[in-house]
Amino acid sequence: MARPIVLHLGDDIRWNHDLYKEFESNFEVRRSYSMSRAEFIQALKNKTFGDFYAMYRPFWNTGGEMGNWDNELISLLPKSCKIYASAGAGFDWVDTECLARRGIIYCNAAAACTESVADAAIWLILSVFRLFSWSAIAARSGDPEQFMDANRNLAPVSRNPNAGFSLGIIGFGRIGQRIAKKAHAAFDMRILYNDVVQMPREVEAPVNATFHKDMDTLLAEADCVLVATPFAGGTLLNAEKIQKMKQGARLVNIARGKLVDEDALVAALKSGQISAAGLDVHFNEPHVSQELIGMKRVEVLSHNAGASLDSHVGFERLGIENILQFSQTGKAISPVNAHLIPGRANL
Ligand SMILES: O=C(O)C(=O)CO
Repeated sequence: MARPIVLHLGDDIRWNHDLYKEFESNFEVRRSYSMSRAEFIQALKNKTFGDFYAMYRPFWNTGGEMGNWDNELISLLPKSCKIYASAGAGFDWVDTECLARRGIIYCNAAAACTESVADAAIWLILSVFRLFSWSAIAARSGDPEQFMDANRNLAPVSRNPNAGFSLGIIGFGRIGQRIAKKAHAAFDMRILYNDVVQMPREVEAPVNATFHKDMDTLLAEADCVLVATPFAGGTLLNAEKIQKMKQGARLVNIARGKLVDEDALVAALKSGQISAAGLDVHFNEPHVSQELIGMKRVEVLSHNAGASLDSHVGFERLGIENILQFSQTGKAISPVNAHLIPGRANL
């Protein structure tokens, strides 16, 4: 009997070779490698890959050259396509509702990069409290004046993150919870969180987390606000919301740059409303705001929070496992839109 076809987008896998062999024995794997949008659209129109059952994208740096997965692309997918399993936690580049309308489950791979992202968040939390980027920039400048400036002036504005400070996490999913656990264990910080629903006691209790149904009350109380929520198409922290933050609070963003209005952030840093910011992600990547780069109290990374070998090995694995399990049981491991597909919601 013919095996169902899987379209593998992007580069060859690099680590999970035995699992990939099992994958190939279950499916006929066809490859698109790294096609431009125009090439990919043409290939879909020509049915170059046949009537594929699944799409597998093991890396976030390749296989996404066709750009955003919007209705233009999704409407060209064959009716046989039932699941798309991709690397990465964020899925702002794919219209998962549109996929759901076509009966296609989208699976992300947040579980594979949770640890890396949470570790990066700890780096950024430490950074906004202790202002190490000021120190690092001064030391790297090789300029004795800058060195002495940091050496003399940083201490009075640098604080130990500890039980006297609260960390307000917006978005208490897998990654937000892991950050809470690490920050609570490492620094004993008080954990506040905001999400659409309150978490069960067994999630809250180990980190002594306090639920804020209203984001504004969290903003008013948190000494450090940390954004860990998916991008849903709109700005989460605009000028009005930033004004609601506690005077001198810190801001960390490990989610998506477009969740924070960067002009408003710059203004708040200038006025002292926000005392420091730690940003893995940026509004207009790969461009980083020149104003933010120039601020000593701002730590910036190149969207590397989830970037580790561990995450990448996990991305490869989880994508394959999602497709294998879904084909065998009808239940994927990490679907994000199953609740929107009739008949799949409670599987
Ligand atoms: O996986 C993602 O989408 C990330 O941005 C991790 O940093």
